[in-house]
Amino acid sequence: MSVSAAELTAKKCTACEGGTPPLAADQVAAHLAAVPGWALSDDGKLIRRKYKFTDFASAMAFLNRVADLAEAEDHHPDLHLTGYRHAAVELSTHAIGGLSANDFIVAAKIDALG
Ligand SMILES: C[C@H](O)[C@H](O)[C@H]1CNC2=NC(N)=NC(=O)C2=N1
Repeated sequence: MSVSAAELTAKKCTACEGGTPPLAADQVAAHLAAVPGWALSDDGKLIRRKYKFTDFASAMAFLNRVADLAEAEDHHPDLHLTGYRHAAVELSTHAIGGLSANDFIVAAKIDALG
């Protein structure tokens, strides 16, 4: 199974119901390869990317763009301002307590924000 960033950015998040199983480890690995800036948490339940900006305003502007994207996709990351110009974005699918394709779609779209 191979997944590309272009495939992910072409998709739209779909509503995730509680009954949907999280992606299996091999599916997570295939999706992760398409978004190389992102790291899998130790428990395998979320992906995370850290960012450093030139200043506070740039960090906040980025987080607000991610917030707009999250609303458009109806899939919401945890957004952290981890210092005055540092941010972290964590993606997981709350409804299933793990990772779904939605997390990787949003990760790829964040990467495409530029
Ligand atoms: C109804 C709506 O689609 C759900 O509540 C969405 C909203 N955003 C979400 N975001 C994330 N990260 N996980 C979810 O399970 C989730 N559920």
